[in-house]
Parts: sequence; structure tokens; C-alpha cells
Amino acid sequence: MSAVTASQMRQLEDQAFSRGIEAGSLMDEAGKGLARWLLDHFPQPGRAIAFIGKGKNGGDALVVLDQLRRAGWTIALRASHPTHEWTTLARQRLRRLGIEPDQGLPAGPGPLILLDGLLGIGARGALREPLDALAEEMSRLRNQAGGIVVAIDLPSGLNADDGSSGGLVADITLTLGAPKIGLLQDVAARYCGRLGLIPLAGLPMPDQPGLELTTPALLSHLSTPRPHDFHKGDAGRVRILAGSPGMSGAATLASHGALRAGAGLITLFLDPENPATPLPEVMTKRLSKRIPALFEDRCDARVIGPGLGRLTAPQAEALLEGLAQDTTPTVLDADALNLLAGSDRLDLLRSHHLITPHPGEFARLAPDLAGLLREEAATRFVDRHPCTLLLKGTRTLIATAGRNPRINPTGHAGMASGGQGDVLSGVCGALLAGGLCPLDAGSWAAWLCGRAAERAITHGGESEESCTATHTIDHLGGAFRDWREQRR
Ligand SMILES: NC(=O)C1=CN([C@@H]2O[C@H](COP(=O)(O)OP(=O)(O)OC[C@H]3O[C@@H](n4cnc5c(N)ncnc54)[C@H](O)[C@@H]3O)[C@@H](O)[C@H]2O)[C@@H](O)CC1
Ligand SMILES: [K+]
Repeated sequence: MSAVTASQMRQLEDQAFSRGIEAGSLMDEAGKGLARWLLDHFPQPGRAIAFIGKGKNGGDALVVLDQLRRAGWTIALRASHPTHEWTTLARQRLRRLGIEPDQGLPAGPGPLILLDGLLGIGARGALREPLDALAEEMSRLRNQAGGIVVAIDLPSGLNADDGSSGGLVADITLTLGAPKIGLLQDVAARYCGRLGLIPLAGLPMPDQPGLELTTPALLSHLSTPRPHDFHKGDAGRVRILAGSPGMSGAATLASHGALRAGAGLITLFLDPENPATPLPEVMTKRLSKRIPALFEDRCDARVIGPGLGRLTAPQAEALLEGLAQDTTPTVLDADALNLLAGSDRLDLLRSHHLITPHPGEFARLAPDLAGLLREEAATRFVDRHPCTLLLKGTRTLIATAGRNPRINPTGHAGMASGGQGDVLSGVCGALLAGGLCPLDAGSWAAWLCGRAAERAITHGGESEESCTATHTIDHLGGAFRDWREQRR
């Protein structure tokens, strides 16, 4: 499923209504799905204030409040308009809830959620009175009282089609039925925060070309239970060339990422001077001057590049030669990409390569594309080079020629720290070794690492500031479980 405009969404809703689906039952389905997402995301009950306008977006928020209260949360309500101006559906949900709008701040422990139900796809233009006063209150509580703004469908004031906004900044945006195109635009990232998709069974979406969101509901085929007689050969053998004396941790993090993402056997090739101390489960080989050793034995996937530093000229030549001959699925990261760019050998890129540049490395690979919007840059790159590109950034993009590009919704600003990319490369390697194609391996690895980093905060007591790449590794298990249980 790919993203839709506001008017496409309206058409899909109208089609559902003409099939006999009722708007009220869609609203209840939406509200329950939103609440389930929040209860999964925030394991401890807390406080929730809904800020509602007079449309159906506000009605959704009232259903969420009802569900959260049943789960032990303390709730409160702010409304922009007197109830006689609301839609009938919202008035009915208020009667069910049995509370009145007030000004108080709900007391008690746990997270403070600020539910943005001011405007959804019915928005026209920038936020106007009296809604903008409530948006300001949300921003104040976010900045001064640690409130977490959760936008329903889209952040109020954001244009659903082009992503422009002068409105509210949300920490989480939970979009209903299908992602709205505006939410996926580069310019919208800082207004939307973490994206989540709440599927609506009453509103099935057609497949169409365009940007897709990676979610467990859309890509459930990526994870199937292991057969009981599974053995380590089935799990896949990964060979990693990473790290250097000044960046020994990159080798450790990449190999631990691969290990904790399910690889059966991992061999880490290390520079003899590298003091890295990988886990005992990881086999190590000293590389000496002989890069070809990396390519000698058969394996199911290779990871080349994290923290590799500058190779000697003979080593660089041997590595390029090995890449030219090899057909094993391979993750190329960091200094392996710098080597390709510096030696002008992008012609070596093939369909079994998953390349994982950050924006700086991408600019070295394709200086002429670096200034473009991310989706366009990624799409043009894979049209030129027959590989899969995982372009890191606030919203990691995964693209390969002939397929819809995918955007990753998980993760947070606390992942902007050294080592997270090394872990990602190892996770990609393990998933490639497990038999996934580069597009699926890259999409799932980005989702899992982002989700693990989120769990480090919501389940592990970390903050955006304290979260490290090691925390990401520690929480990979919970991220796999979340995917299998189709949460988020
Ligand atoms: N249509 C459906 O069947 C479903 C709709 N759902 C929800 O309903 C939302 C759409 O509901 P509505 O169509 O009622 O529209 P909204 O709830 O987005 O709001 C429309 C109201 O806001 C006012 N308004 C518009 N632009 C404004 C601005 N810039 N400043 C101040 N006020 C403004 C309008 O006068 C109108 O009264 C979706 O985003 C979604 O949250 C969900 O319940 C799922 C099902
Ligand atoms: K909203």
C-alpha cells in the first residue's frame, strides 16, 4: 500500500460508505486502533489530554480517551467549540465518555500524552482561531511539562498533500487507513515525528505506485517462525570486514548487530592492530595484508566497510577485485563506499549489493544528486546503479529499481550518535544471510534498529540523550517481538 492524497482518502471513505460501512463504526475502529498503538508504545499507564476540534478528527480522540481510561489512564479534555457545534458522531462519543471539557491538568505518574484531535483531513489552510489557542497550549505543555504530542491522522495545520506546515509540532503521528502523502515529504519530518499507521479493516486501500511506509502490517511476509529443526547453517553465515585501530568499536558493534539479528555463524576479519573485543560467539580472523581471505570461503552474506578506515593501495585494489568477482549478497557501508567513490568504481555495484550510506557518504557517491529531495535522489541513484540503496537519515529510505521506494517510520533523534550505523550494517548482514532480498533486508533492518532504540527509552529507562548503539543492540529482541505481533 502506498500513500494517498486527502481527496483520494475521501473517495475511499465514500466508497466504503456506499458499501454500507458506517462512519461511526469507522471512527470507533480508528479510535480503538489508535489506543492499542499507544498502550503498546507506553507500557506504564499515564495521563492523556485530548484537544479536539468540531470535526471527526476530534471524535477519534474521544474514542481514544475512552480506551485509555479503561486501561487505567487518567484523562482530560479541551475543546475548541461548544458541543452543539460538533458533529453528531463526536457528540455521541462525548456522551459515552461522560466527562466535560475543563482546564485542569490531570494528576498522577506516567507519560503525559497530548492528543491532537483538532484537525484531520478536513483542514483547510493554516490553523485559525479558536483552534490555534489549543495548539499553543499543547506546544507549551510539550516544551515545559514533558508532554508528548500525538497527532491523530496528521498534525493539525499540516497540509496532507504537500507536507507544508505552519502548525503544530508532533512527537508521534498516527495516520489512519493509509499514510497521507504530505506526511512522507522531507519537509514534514520535523512536524510529524515518529509515524505510525493504523490500518482500518473497513477501509481497505488499493495498491498503487509511490512511496511506501515500512510497517509490520504491510510487510508481514518478512518474518515467519523458524521450523523446530532449524540449525545454524539455516540461520546463515556472515563474514564481516570492519574496524581499524582507531575505530575498533565499529567491528564489535557490527558483529554484535549481526549476532543479535539471528545470524548463525559470524566471522569477523580484523586488522592485526585492532584491539576490538567481540563477543565469544563471534569468530575472528586476523586479516594481515591479505584481503582476498575475506572472499575465499563460501558464506551467505558479507558486510564490508564500517570503521574500516583507509586501506593501503594493495588492499584497496584487492578489495575492489574481490567485489568484482563475488556474487554473495553484500552490505557495503562507510569506508567501502568511500573507496568506491574515491576510486570511481561505482560500476561494481550489482543487484546483490545493499549499500548503506549516510547523507555525507551519499554525496560522495553521487554529488549531482545530493541536493535533491531524498526520494528523488534515491530513485535516480538506483536507476543508474543496479543495487539497493538504504539512505540513512531522519527517515531512512530504501530504494531499488522497479519497486516502490520504502520509508522507515521508526527511531528517534537519540539515534544521532556514533555506532548506530555499524549496528545497522550488521543487522542488514544477518537478514541477507537469512535469505531476504536486499530491499526486504534493508527495510526490515532499519525498522528493527529504530524500534529497538525506541524501546530503549519506553521500556529501558533511557532518554534521547543517553541512548547509545549498545542500547539498540540490547533491545533488538523486543523489536523482533513487536514486528511478529504486528505492533506499530
Ligand atoms: N471520514 C471517515 O469515515 C473517517 C474519518 N476519520 C477522521 O475524521 C477526520 C476528518 O474529519 P472531518 O472531515 O470531520 O474534518 P476534521 O476533523 O479534519 O475538521 C473539519 C472541521 O474543521 C474546521 N476547519 C477546517 N480547516 C480549519 C482551519 N484551518 N482552522 C480552523 N478550523 C478549520 C472545518 O470548518 C470543520 O468544521 C480524519 O482526519 C480522521 O481523523 C476517522 O474517524 C476514520 C473514519
Ligand atoms: K490531528
